[in-house]
Parts: sequence; C-alpha cells; structure tokens
Amino acid sequence: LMNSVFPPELRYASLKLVNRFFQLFSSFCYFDITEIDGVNTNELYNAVQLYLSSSSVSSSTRLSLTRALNSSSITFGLSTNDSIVDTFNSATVLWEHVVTQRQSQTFAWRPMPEEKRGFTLRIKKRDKSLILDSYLDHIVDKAEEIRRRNQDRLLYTNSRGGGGGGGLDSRGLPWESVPFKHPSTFETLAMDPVKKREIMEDLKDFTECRSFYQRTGRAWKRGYLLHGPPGTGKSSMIAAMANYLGYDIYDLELTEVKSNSELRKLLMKTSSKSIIVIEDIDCSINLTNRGKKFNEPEMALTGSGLGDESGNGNTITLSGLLNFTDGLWSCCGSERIFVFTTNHIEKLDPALLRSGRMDMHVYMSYCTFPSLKILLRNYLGYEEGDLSDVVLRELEGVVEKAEITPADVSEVLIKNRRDKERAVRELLEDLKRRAERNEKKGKLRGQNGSVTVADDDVEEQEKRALDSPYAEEEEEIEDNICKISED
Ligand SMILES: Nc1ncnc2c1ncn2[C@@H]1O[C@H](COP(=O)(O)OP(=O)(O)OP(=O)(O)O)[C@@H](O)[C@H]1O
Repeated sequence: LMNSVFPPELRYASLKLVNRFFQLFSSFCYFDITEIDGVNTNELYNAVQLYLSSSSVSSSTRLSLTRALNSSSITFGLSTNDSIVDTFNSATVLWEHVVTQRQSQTFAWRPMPEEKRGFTLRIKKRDKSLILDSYLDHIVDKAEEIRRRNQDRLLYTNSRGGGGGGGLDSRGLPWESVPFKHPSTFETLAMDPVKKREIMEDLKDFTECRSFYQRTGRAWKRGYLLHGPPGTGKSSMIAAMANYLGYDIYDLELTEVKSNSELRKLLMKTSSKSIIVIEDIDCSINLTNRGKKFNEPEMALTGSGLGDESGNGNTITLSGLLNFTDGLWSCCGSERIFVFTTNHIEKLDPALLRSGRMDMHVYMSYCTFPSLKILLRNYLGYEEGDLSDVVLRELEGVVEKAEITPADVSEVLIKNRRDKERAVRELLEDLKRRAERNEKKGKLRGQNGSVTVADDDVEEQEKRALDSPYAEEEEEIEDNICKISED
C-alpha cells in the first residue's frame, strides 16, 4: 500500500529532505571519496586506503590483507563497511569503507567493477578548513611513503659492460636496475654508536625538512663523503642508508660516462628520494684541476678503458662533476642524497669537499671496541655480559692497536661461527699478533737507520707510499721486512 501511495521517487525525495534537515542541525559534515571517479581511478581513494593501512592494524579486529606487485611486504586494509577513527592535529575524524553493489556493470567501452567502493570521511564542521587544507595533503604524503617502503628497493647502474651506444641501453634508457636486497642496516653496521646516531639523525632530519629547504632557498639534497681504509664498511653504510630511508640507489660508474653532458642526462633521469653513489671517486676522475679533461694522459689517475684510440675517451672534467652535485641541474628533482666514497681523502680537490657539496664527512675507521662488540653480536650472537670480563678487557686492550678492519674481523668470525669460543680465541690471537707487529713497525719507523727507513725520513717515505699506485703491495713488503727483522 505504502509502495503504491509513495512511489520510489517520492520516497527518495522525502528521505533526502529529512537528511538535509538533520544535516542543518548536525555538527558533522561528510566527504565521499569513491574508487572510480567517473571513469578514471581516483588516486585519493588509493592514498586513503594505504594511509589507513598504517593505522588500522592496532585498532581494528577485521582487516583485509593485500600484497602489491613488486613488493615483498603485506599491507593491511579496512574491511568492507568497517570504520576507523583517526586524529590529526587534535581533530578527530571517522573513516568508513563503504562497498555497495553496482547497478549497471559496464560502460559502453569499459568494464566496471561489480562493486562500488568508496570511503566516507566524517568530520566536525568546525574542522573543515583544517581537514581540507592539511589533512588530505598529509594523507597523500604518508601514502606515498608507505608505497615506497612496501616496494622493493632498486639498484640502478649506468654500467653496461662496455656495450650500449651514447650511454643508453637497448631500450634507450640510461640506467638499468635490479632489485636491491642488501641486508646491511644501521643495526648491523659496526661503528662508533655516537657517530652512527649522528648520521641517522642527520638523515632523518634531511627527509623531514622539506619546508626548511624551501624557506632557505636551498636545493633539497645532501652530500656525504665516506672515507677510510678499504674494508671498513663504506659500501655497507650506503646500503644501510638506503634501507633506513627506503630510497633507491643509483650507482654511478664514472668511467662509463663519456662527457659532462652525458653526466647531466644521467642526473636528469634519476628519481627523487634516491641515493646517488660514486664509489672510489679518487680512482674515477682527475680531481685536481677543474679545466682539464679526464683523458689527458698526465692527469688521469687510472687508465681503465679511458681515452682509447677510437677517440671515445672520457671528457668529464672536475667542474662537470661539481656542476653535477651542485649546479642548476642538481635541482631537477628533490630529496636526493649524493654519496662519494674514497680511500684517500687527501687526493680530493677541496672544492669537492666543501659544505653544500659534501655536507658531512664520515671517517670509517679501523675496528674499535664498540664496533667489535657489534660484530661479535652479529656473527656469534654474543650479547653484553655473555663474554667474561677478562676476555673483554683483553679484546679492548688490543683491538685499536691491531688496526684491523671490520671486514677482516668478519672473516675470522665467519670462519669459526660454529664454535664461538674458538672464534673469540682466534680473533684475540690475531689481534694480539697484529698489535705486536704494529708496535714493532712503529719502533722501526722511529729508529733512524733501521731496515725500512734507512736513508729517508719517515714522513717523506710515507708520503711517497700514499702516492704510489702500489701502496698496498708496498705495505705488504714492509710487513714482510718487519717479520724478517723480528726473526
Ligand atoms: N663497519 C662494518 N660493519 C659491518 N660489517 C662490515 C663493516 N665493514 C666491513 N664489513 C664487512 O666487510 C665486507 C666489506 O665491507 P665494505 O665493502 O662495506 O667495505 P668498504 O669500506 O666499502 O671497502 P672498499 O673501500 O674496498 O670498497 C662487508 O660485506 C661487511 O660484511
């Protein structure tokens, strides 16, 4: 009877009227964010879904689970017709996930999903401007961050093993990528804990300070120079940085770049939120003269595949590299970190080291006692208090004198990881041996007319050793001479 007296149109109109009447006196207002906006996918819907996945886990009892393409992690989502409360700058909002059956399932040219999905946002009327001005932006930013974190990191390289014309791969792209799965984190990195915290805070600060960079008119980028002997963890530090920030890595092989303009093109093709790495910078480019070209024989530090007869020699100059890190082009993208590594900081041009280019210089040192404890924990599972005080004191007494790299410590520990006591015993013996040898070497160096410093003064000899391309071999020979003189 009701149906015949009140046709559907009339019922719908009166319901709308009642709704409107209540809304007039209600302190809430509502926003609908549908999955499909007309015929296009609504990006805001996806952003809200991701954003809520970060906060729904703790409070909801029923959640939907998803795993995206190229992702190894699972995200939680709000289930159908479920709701969740969120707060932002002291405003409380309610999100409801509304799913209804769609009436007509196809457009003339595009199939539509059977269900109509959307989020309804309920907010207090007095919070309207806050929500519209900042909350939705906050959601989009957070969603972007979650999306990045859930996706596997990528490691890009411009090295094509000698192939590829004009710096492009077969598909015309300057970078090739592989999934980046390096397990190094700041937790596993063996270095001074204070220095480590300082770096982590600096990185965090960098990522959260977009408005600071905008306000001060600086490009949103930061440079780190990692220097120290080989095997002290420079590459591990880069991996830890990428894992900590969730950034991709662009490993720039300078010897594969033919000119300054190619370098610029490579830079333009890097994405935001990435780390651009140049390893062993002192071996890749002449770093003493801004004007000179890389392939000029008297200036080149290495001859690896450069300046060949075909006339294909590299023509990157130091000023090209400086522009790369600090010029106008360096700003075509934001939130980027440049990391250079070197074993010989003294070989680098001061222009490259100044603040603004390399904002933070990090010395990766030989193993110290705190780093040794981290390695013992990583490799043998030793926690504070597991080792006797006597052993700890012995280790502490010799580790710095031994001048051993974390890489060498790792080797000893890996070799004996099934027998923890033996691992510590062997490590201690190795450290003692090295410490003793270093002490003897120091004494020999100090004595004029000794085996190693017969005619020259020590400083001069060391300087020559540093400049020598055979520095490592010479060091080894010196060690052998020490051993012989010991015998
Ligand atoms: N500080 C460290 N913390 C943890 N592991 C380390 C550390 N330093 C070195 N290692 C171990 O030694 C190996 C080599 O280290 P890594 O390649 O990071 O050194 P590097 O300083 O970059 O050396 P190079 O200058 O020769 O490139 C790593 O795989 C890692 O297992």
